[in-house]
Amino acid sequence: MSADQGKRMAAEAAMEYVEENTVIGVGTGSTVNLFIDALADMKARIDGTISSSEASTARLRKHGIPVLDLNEVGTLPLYVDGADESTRFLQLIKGGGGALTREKIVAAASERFICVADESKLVDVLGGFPLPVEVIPMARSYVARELVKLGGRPELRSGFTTDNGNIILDVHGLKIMEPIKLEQQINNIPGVVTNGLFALRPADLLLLGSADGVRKLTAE
Ligand SMILES: O=C(CO)[C@H](O)[C@H](O)COP(=O)(O)O
Repeated sequence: MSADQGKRMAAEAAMEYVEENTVIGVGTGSTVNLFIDALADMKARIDGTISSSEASTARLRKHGIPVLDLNEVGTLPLYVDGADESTRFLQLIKGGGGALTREKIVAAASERFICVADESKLVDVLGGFPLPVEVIPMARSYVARELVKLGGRPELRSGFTTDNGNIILDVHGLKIMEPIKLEQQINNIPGVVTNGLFALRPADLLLLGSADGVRKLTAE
């Protein structure tokens, strides 16, 4: 079974959790794109969406799905997003698409975070995927030096600017044994907007598309 098939299975399985007459938080990436396409079928029965990126906003609007302002709605019942890596504790690395900051905001503002992914994303230890860190441009060199002190090898994501006008440093070579601690340490570096560890606010449910069907994991 291909990764794309696994992504589609997970994305479509998430539709089971979408309730009528609610506002849905929508993440970013190729798996979420499949969720958006499925969501289009019930666009008349939801109150709208909160988008985590300009790319998702464009796809939602192309389908005629309303995109609302987070400041105009209260707590969201549901947020659906992908991940680059997940542990069995549902702590994640996200931000491969560079949308980590808005994704973290929408996840924080949601009661339930369902992560959709193919089974290749499940790992024992986070860090095989380079950890994205969104940084204010003038702080690039300083933040990079601080990330080296934490044991990583930061690389500038070349030619990329986030939706917030910032840069991304992808941090290679980390073996993340204490995700909550590292998430806090990196976020405490002046100039860091946020990093792609979702450990303080992990997912609540992981839907993994696999050859055996959709596996449902909750934090152990
Ligand atoms: O965090 C993300 C974007 O910032 C994505 O959720 C993550 O990169 C997974 O993407 P895909 O579904 O394409 O594998």
